[in-house]
This record gives sequence, C-alpha cells and structure tokens, in this order.
Amino acid sequence: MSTLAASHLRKTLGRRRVPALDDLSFTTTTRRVAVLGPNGAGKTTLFRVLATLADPDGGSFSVADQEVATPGEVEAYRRSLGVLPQSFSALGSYSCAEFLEYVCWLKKVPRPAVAENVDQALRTVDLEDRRDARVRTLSGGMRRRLGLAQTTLGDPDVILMDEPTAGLDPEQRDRFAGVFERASETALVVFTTHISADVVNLAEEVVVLFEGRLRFVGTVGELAACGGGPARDVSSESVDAGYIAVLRGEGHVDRGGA
Ligand SMILES: Nc1ncnc2c1ncn2[C@@H]1O[C@H](COP(=O)(O)OP(=O)(O)OP(=O)(O)O)[C@@H](O)[C@H]1O
Repeated sequence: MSTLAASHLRKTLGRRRVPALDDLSFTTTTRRVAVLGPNGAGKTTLFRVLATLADPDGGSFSVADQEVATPGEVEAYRRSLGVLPQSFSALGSYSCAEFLEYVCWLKKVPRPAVAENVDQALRTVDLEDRRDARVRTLSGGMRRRLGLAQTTLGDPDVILMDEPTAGLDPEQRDRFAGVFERASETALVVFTTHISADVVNLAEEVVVLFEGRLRFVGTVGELAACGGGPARDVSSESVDAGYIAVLRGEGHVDRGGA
C-alpha cells in the first residue's frame, strides 16, 4: 500500500519558462515520506499535484501501483485521500464537531458513520474536550491538530500535509508527532517541511527537490550519511549536513522512478 511513484512529472506555473516540476521521477516505499527543498524548489507544486488540486503538464504518479490519471482513477483516489494545506483556516464560527461533520459530508462519509468518525478524529488529536468549542477560540497548535483530525476522516489510505508543523512551539510539535505517528499506522503520509527535526522525528524516507528536480531520494539515514557520517547517526545536525551536501550536488540519488 505504501509505494508512491512519480514518473516524469512536469508542471510550469503562470508564464514562467522555468518549470516548477521538471521531469520529476522517484519512488518511495514507506508510510512516512518527507519532501524537502529550499524555497521555490517545487514542494507545494508537488503537493498540489499529488492532492489532485493541479494537473501535471506531463507525467503521472501512482499510489500502491494504482495510476492516478484518468477521471475514474482520480475520483477513486480522492475518496481515499486526506489533505492538510499550508494555510489551513477552518470555518471559525463552527464548533470543532460541526466542522468535522461538514468535512465528513464533503468526503461523502455515509451518514450513520459520521458520529463515530468525528469522535474518533477528535480522540486521535486529543481534542475531545474541545468538541463544542468554536474553531476561532482554539490556539494555533490546537487548530493545526484539528486540521490533522480532518485528514483522518473517512479512513484515508493517503494523507498529504504541506508544512504541517510550521509555527508550532516544541510542545505542540511533540503532540503533533504523536498524532502523526497514529495517522501513519494506517495511511501513507507525505509531508513537506523545512524543519530537520521533523525529518528525524516523523519521516522514514526523504525526497529532496531543487529547482523542480530530484536531488535525492532515500531513507533518513541515507540522507544523513550524505553529510559524511555513518547512516545510523540520525540527528537534526546530521540530517542538515546531509541535506546541505545533497543541495551542493555531493549526495547521490539512490532510487529513481520509471
Ligand atoms: N502561481 C504561480 N505562478 C507562477 N509561478 C509560481 C506560482 N506558484 C509558484 N510559482 C513558482 O514555482 C516554483 C515552485 O514553487 P513552489 O511553491 O512549489 O515551491 P516550494 O518548494 O513550495 O517553496 P516554499 O518553500 O517557498 O513554499 C517557484 O519558482 C515559484 O516562484
């Protein structure tokens, strides 16, 4: 279930001549995949393509060997998808439970299953005691957890998150990590980030993009090893060192897609 394969993805935005995704191919096989890259590398564009919010100009991707290309394939994939965009702003005047019920409706969760889905989602992110609180009264960290909760509705096979921990303090990040871990027990979770601690704490595999192209794909240990240390030395420092080496073109790409 956890194979994600991009094959020759291309996407040019606006009138730019330089593509945001430039013949991007990679394959990952674990349930926790981080997408790294400097500003403008193409992370959000890849996120939008994988979320079917944007069509690629060329190429394709598949999840669990299922192509996501034809309208029928896209529709089936969307039913199995949870998405947390970068700027997640829930409907502020709804209560947390009402907001999650609304997302259930959008995701076509069968009516008899809605209450259980909402309860489960609130439990997953430790927000049961806030079920009747208005979304606008939540702290930034709680709002982010509510954002994560809505991705778990409808039992998704794939969850996509664009910079899910941006702006969280260390305590909130810690709680988020616990929730993330539970979500990744049953779903393939792909997230973009700038934070090396996220890579260490949350990811098994890493895709590094630079100027819309693949710079590296491999395990977190393999990325750390690109910095010159042993692959078993996985820390924020060794991941940063490996990441910098990869951006300088000193790392190597282990696995390309088709
Ligand atoms: N709507 C747009 N029109 C034209 N160019 C765009 C548009 N959105 C993004 N781009 C360009 O496409 C490239 C990839 O952008 P993208 O947002 O995918 O990068 P990113 O890796 O997510 O960056 P960041 O870390 O800053 O969020 C960048 O060069 C960006 O300037």
